[in-house]
Amino acid sequence: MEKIRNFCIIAHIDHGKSTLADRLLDFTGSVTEREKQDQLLDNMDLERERGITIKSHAIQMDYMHNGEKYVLNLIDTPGHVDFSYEVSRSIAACEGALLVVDAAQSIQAQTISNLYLALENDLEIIPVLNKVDLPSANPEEVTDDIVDLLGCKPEEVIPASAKTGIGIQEILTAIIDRIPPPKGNRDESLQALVFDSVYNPFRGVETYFRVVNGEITKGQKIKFVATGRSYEADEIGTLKLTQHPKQKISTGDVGYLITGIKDAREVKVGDTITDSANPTKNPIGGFEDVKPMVFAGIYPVDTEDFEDLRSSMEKLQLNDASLVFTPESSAALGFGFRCGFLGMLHMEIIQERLEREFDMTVITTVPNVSYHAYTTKDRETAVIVNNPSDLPDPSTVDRVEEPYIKATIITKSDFVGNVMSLCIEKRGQIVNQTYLTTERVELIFDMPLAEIVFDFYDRLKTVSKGYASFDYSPIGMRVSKLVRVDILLNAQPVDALSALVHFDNAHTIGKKMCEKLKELIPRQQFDIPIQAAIGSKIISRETIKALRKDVTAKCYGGDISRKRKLLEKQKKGKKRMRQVGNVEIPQQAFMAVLKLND
Ligand SMILES: Nc1nc2c(ncn2[C@@H]2O[C@H](COP(=O)(O)OP(=O)(O)OP(=O)(O)O)[C@@H](O)[C@H]2O)c(=O)[nH]1
Repeated sequence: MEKIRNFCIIAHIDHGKSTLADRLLDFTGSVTEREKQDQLLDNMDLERERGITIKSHAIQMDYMHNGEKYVLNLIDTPGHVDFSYEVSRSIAACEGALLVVDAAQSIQAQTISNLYLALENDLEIIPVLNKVDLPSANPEEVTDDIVDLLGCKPEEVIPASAKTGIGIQEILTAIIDRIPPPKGNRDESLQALVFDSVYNPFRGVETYFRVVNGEITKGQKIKFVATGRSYEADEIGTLKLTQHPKQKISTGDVGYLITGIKDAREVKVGDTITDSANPTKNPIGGFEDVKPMVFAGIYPVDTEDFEDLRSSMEKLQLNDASLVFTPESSAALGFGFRCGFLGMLHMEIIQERLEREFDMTVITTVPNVSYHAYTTKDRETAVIVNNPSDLPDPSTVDRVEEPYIKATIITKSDFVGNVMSLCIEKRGQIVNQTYLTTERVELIFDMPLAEIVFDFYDRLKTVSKGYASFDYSPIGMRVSKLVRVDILLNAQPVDALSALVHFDNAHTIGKKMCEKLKELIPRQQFDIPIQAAIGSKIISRETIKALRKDVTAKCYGGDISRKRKLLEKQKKGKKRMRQVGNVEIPQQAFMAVLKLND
């Protein structure tokens, strides 16, 4: 145990976490030339394409230091707020963290929020000043920023370049010297923390764990505390670039477990694994059931594909337990599913996976958060509203509550005014404003989560010219004045276009929705009135004028192949359209609310 070090790398997006991980693997000889691939740890296609780490993984390195062999377990953490619970569990499995800060960008919102998570778990922090090779690097200034933030000595900050290899040796030495070895008692009953799980279509769910006390042995009867289920440990082992099966994994070490579980939902991140016959009395703290934060309807473009969509979603759920869905039906779109996601990125990922892995073309409706409505009949029991159409009749509603978050934004002092106006427009209330340095300011707001789901990231980027970073954590439900804005096309309400919005913004949003839909819905052979309404009151109206010309008209009836091409093109354009009543609505229109300010 004295020779084990468990650590993670925490950083703001793009500060070089994955590159540093690769460099450490290289330096410790944990990868052969052949296995070398850029960003080794990101092994999902989608991850590599997007250049972000979505799921956390773990990898073990052997390293000789002063003539002794050390085992270094690097536990990777996801880099996006949607997955912050997974980050917190990965951090809980470590004794130390490399805090990577880009020498040109300095400290950003995620640097701080991840640092707080690490400090809550009493991790030893090793500050790493990365990208010192960049001409735009500002090593002295950024070192000062780090010293201010951590209260450490300037010489404790390690200058490094994950790209060129500067500082890698120093980082490895610091991991061994500064991070304490794991504590724990080998003789106690097994207690292991699940910090991740991965679905493997051939072997079932692979569970990644860190043994806190006791030992896990191959063949042992084990039990997951939160789910209460017992299994046999068919295979256990350590994770190098590939899996290395072992007979036993002891206190302090990290490994994987295969039990033949076929459904990702049976393994919950944060759960405790213990011995089935002699269970521990103290499950590891901090376990939570992850709750979806954002809901949207997913419908097949072709109504006949509903059953295919169901089976695709079920398969997706086997390997992504955080996806939840229930069947729903919409007057406009027919049968589909109301799906819950961890956040907007998660939603995009699911939509993309449905298309790539299952060849499904789907229509996604406006995402919304989960509201709690209380009726005058029962002021105590919340009606959970995951879909605008679930909102009870306004005349019976006592109050509606919506989820709030604490938003942390770090920006340059020049942009404080802009960022403040944006947050206030988004119904934020300022809680705190701190100057980290003369140039850089941290702003803290309480804000409705719903406002983040709508175009917030993009707007923030624009108003700050890219010099703002943002992070958030949920702080509970608060009463709010919400109404449902319905959209009528050709005097017919289209339920899939309804949105829940704050009363004060309802008129503006209704008006903008009508304008946006006018842009997005193609002209057809007849006039299409678009109306926004609250209850029976129309608050805005636009008209899409009838189309006068036929697309093929300009072909002079002559060139048949050109005509066919045009028709083909038109057909393709139709792919993601949905016929509602007699109006064809393209996919973008269903997401129009998200793009009102474009
Ligand atoms: N010049 C220079 N570039 C670097 C260095 N380290 C990383 N980069 C580059 O910075 C970019 C981001 O690096 P990543 O390692 O993907 O960053 P990350 O923090 O893992 O990003 P996420 O996975 O999205 O959180 C890449 O283009 C790297 O090539 C460095 O030391 N010097």
